[in-house]
Amino acid sequence: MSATSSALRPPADAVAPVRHPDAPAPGELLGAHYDQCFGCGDGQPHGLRLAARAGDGVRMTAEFTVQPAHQGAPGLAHGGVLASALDETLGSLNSLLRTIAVTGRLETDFVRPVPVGTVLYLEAEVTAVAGRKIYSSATGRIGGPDGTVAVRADALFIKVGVDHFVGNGCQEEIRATMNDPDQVRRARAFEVNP
Ligand SMILES: CCCCCCCCCCCCCC(=O)SCCNC(=O)CCNC(=O)[C@H](O)C(C)(C)COP(=O)(O)OP(=O)(O)OC[C@H]1O[C@@H](n2cnc3c(N)ncnc32)[C@H](O)[C@@H]1OP(=O)(O)O
Repeated sequence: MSATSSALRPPADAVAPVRHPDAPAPGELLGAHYDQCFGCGDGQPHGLRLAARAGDGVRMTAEFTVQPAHQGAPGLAHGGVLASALDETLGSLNSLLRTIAVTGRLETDFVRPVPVGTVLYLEAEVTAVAGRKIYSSATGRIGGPDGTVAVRADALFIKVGVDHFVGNGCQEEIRATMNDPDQVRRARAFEVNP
């Protein structure tokens, strides 16, 4: 059962999302936006290492394999880890809009338990945009696109500027990311839709 709260229902003046012309092509793997990101970075030994791939429209798919380090109950994924996977996948959608945004609200339904060793297959899409507010939804299935739905989420992301990270995060790391010679990763972390 799911009942999305009113905060996640787009207002009457919301518009359909528009894929940016320079968004990664459908089928393209995104790669990590930051090596130390718990969701997608390779530098986190117990991270999700979630691999997101651009879909068509303003959609994304992603996969991650549940590891022993992700357990809550013996042999089963921790709910917070599953919420992180949904959050990361939903966050990756913003690169299709070429916008930087952070999660303001995330509502999650845990529908089925997810055993260690499962490949969780996630699909996410932006459903509406209203000013700085980006509305999106995601589903996680066990094993693949036709698998049983295990988790789903609705979210509200809020567009922010680079100053959000410079003012609140680790300045040295942010400077290093901005100077990253890997242009694709640099763009993913900091590209802002003018
Ligand atoms: C170095 C590498 C960098 C990497 C960069 C890529 C990062 C990717 C990371 C990916 C990792 C994965 C992703 C992650 O994990 S992102 C990490 C988790 N999220 C955060 O840390 C965000 C923390 N929150 C904030 O910083 C502020 O609260 C934000 C910026 C979100 C808003 O504060 P701000 O002062 O700017 O704006 P505002 O308060 O005027 O609100 C504006 C509008 O929004 C509405 N609203 C706000 N909140 C909520 C809510 N909870 N429910 C419903 N509505 C809400 C609000 O009513 C208003 O509406 P309206 O009055 O206009 O109608």
